Amino acid sequence: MPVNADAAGEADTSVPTEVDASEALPINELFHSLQGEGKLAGVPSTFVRTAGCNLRCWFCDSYHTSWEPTGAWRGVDDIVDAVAERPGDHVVLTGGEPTVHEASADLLDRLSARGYHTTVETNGTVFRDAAIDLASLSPKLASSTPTPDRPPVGGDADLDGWTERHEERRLDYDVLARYVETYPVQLKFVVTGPDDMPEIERVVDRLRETTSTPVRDADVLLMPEGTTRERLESTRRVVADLALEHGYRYTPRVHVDVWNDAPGT
Ligand SMILES: C[S@@+](CC[C@H](N)C(=O)[O-])C[C@H]1O[C@@H](n2cnc3c(N)ncnc32)[C@H](O)[C@@H]1O
Ligand SMILES: Nc1nc2[nH]cc(C(=O)O)c2c(=O)[nH]1
Ligand code: SF4
Ligand SMILES: [Mg+2]
Repeated sequence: MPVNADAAGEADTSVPTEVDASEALPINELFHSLQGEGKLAGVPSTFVRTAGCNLRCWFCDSYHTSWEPTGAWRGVDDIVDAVAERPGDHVVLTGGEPTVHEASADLLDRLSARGYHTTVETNGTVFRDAAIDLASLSPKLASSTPTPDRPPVGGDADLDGWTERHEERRLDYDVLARYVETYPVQLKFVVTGPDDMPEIERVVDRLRETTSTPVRDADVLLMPEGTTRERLESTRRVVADLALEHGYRYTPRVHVDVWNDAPGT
């Protein structure tokens, strides 16, 4: 079922009349894999991927949750049951942008009550109060903004005003600060090359000025841009060297290294 996220990316214009959006989520896919990114890379985890996003990165590796959102509405109970059918005790709620959906908070609370460790993968532009064990913030840099020269990979969607909308929305320091103050966090920047570093330093500095809660260099992770092994082949060495030079962490994309761009990994 297509999920026609509206301009706010809240995916509410297409909520079918029989669906209560406070108790259901549009699910693009649900699968078990190894966490591929960040501080918990390598941990077996069940991924719940919602459809709909309030941003449009040109490089989005989940095109069918952002540029052309597609998913089936499932009740929170049903999603919890589906997670329980998979092994392990770690759950990753991702998207799309899971925080645009009100019911994401309920899902996280229910999973946590069942003893799961919860990670939320978020662009950090919408705050949610929920049982989150790791807020995996991925603030979006200028190099993520789609333009006529940088159209979306993975499909032929029109820019349709998203250059401006993405640019306006991509950084909200008050929201980022609230996440830092409320949950254990990691800041996971997608790095396309050395030109991204000045902006990363500015974002980290300004976040540190916005909150008195420490943001340690060890909480800042540089992740190479790339949805295929071939692309990572050319980005990972550059990004690893940048992490060493700046004293930040490097995170691989384990799932891409292992399974390339196979679906459900
Ligand atoms: C698809 S996003 C969904 C969560 C949320 N919307 C966000 O952007 O953080 C999941 C993760 O993949 C990262 N990502 C998306 N496309 C990527 C690419 N081409 N290369 C590297 N990382 C990418 C995002 O930055 C984010 O950390
Ligand atoms: N294996 C694996 N690890 C991931 N970590 C974050 C992911 C995401 O898409 O949010 C992701 C993903 O799509 N696959
Ligand atoms: S914010 Fe996340 S889901 Fe949205 S377009 Fe960017 S990478 Fe894709
Ligand atoms: Mg992914």
